[in-house]
Amino acid sequence: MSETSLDKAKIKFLLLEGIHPNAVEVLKQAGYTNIESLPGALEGEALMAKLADVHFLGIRSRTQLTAEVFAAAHKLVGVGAFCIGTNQIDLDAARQQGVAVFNAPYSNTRSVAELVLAEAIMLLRGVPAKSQAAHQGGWLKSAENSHEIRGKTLGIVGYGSIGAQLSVLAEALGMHVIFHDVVTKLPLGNAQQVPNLQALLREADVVTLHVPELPSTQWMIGAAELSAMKPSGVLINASRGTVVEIEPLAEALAAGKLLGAAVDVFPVEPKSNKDQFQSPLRGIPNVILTPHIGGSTLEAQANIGLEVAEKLVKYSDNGTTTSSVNLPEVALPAHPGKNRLLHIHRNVPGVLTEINRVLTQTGVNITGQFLQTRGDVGYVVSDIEGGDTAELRHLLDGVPGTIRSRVLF
Ligand SMILES: NC(=O)c1ccc[n+]([C@@H]2O[C@H](COP(=O)([O-])OP(=O)(O)OC[C@H]3O[C@@H](n4cnc5c(N)ncnc54)[C@H](O)[C@@H]3O)[C@@H](O)[C@H]2O)c1
Ligand SMILES: O=C(O)CC[C@@H](O)C(=O)O
Repeated sequence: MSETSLDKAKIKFLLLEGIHPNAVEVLKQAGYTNIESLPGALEGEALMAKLADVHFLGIRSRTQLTAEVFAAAHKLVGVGAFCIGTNQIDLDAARQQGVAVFNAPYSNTRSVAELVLAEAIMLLRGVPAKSQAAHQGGWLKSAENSHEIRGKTLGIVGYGSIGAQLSVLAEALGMHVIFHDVVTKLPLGNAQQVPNLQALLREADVVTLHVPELPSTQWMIGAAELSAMKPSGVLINASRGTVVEIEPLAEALAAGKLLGAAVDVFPVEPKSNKDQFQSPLRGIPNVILTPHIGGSTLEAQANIGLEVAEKLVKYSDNGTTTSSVNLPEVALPAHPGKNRLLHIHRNVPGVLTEINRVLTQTGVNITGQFLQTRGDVGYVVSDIEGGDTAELRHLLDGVPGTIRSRVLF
């Protein structure tokens, strides 16, 4: 698939799931005007039909971008996940089709960490049940099962961006922090890495999960793990809904084997705010249920809108893939007055030689070139002068292993 950079007015951006207006501002300031922004997610046939003329797509966590969706999206060049998680995207299928995917790996970490800390305090004070009773005219004034978080042990599972930031905030409130991670991590402050999940579950008063959705994290908290926790302990999950088995959690809470839980993410989440939320956790006292809003603060969404839109603009304008989550990372300084050739191909021997043979054959002078590979895909950016662009495009289509190429400027 080969194409020359289009007039910016013809490059179509589709933003789904209520992405912050900052994104539209960034795109407009960069000269893009063909932008459609929708409040909800799309799925199945509706999504594929809508993508027919879309070059850049923005989504959050609801829109499922499967291999089938990518196969149908012939014009798609780039995807922006306006969030941290990219588990809703088949990254491999995107790479095989030469579609670059970007996300915002840090912009909402603080929002999640703040919510988790607030929930830990609320749960250890039994606030959800007391508040609910007061709303119904009750008055549960009691210190029973109510504790300060000062001096308590916070067990963080997954000591990445969110886990590490939470660790610092929790210590400032006087908590003792332990964590479990599959990677050996430099502990911040006085936090301590424990040898395994079981040790963390045994010791922690508050267990909070901050792992990505992976085959290895699927259902990592089930009946056995819950029974390893202290009966006075609480569980918080603001990571992904596939990390905790909900039925055993509901049973443990209902049977008083755990003091409480806060859950922000669920194995099945409503597709929109109009859909009904179903969960066995509904109605259980001392359980905080939130609609996947860990990262949903105006501050975080505003920052994410800027960050991801800027990444899409850089990729569209000059082919920069810095911090892409699925393509080789390439950033070549702008070469004013030159054409730029972007070539994504199978990572097999001889492709670069063949591209350069084509360039030489068309009388092109290469003024800058950078190749990077990632797994089975390679990406080379070449700044060129001279030659006929239309002929070049035609010849590049014939280079064995070509996935997609574009000529910019
Ligand atoms: N609720 C929300 O709105 C919300 C907002 C932001 C992020 N998230 C979720 O939180 C997750 C964590 O975000 P992050 O930015 O801290 O991610 P991150 O990639 O920075 O950190 C994840 C950590 O988990 C560790 N890990 C991976 N597998 C593990 C395992 N089996 N056991 C223990 N540790 C393991 C990794 O080594 C890493 O240190 C995201 O992937 C996303 O799914 C949710
Ligand atoms: O905004 C969203 O839909 C997802 C938020 C969060 O889960 C993330 O991955 O950043």
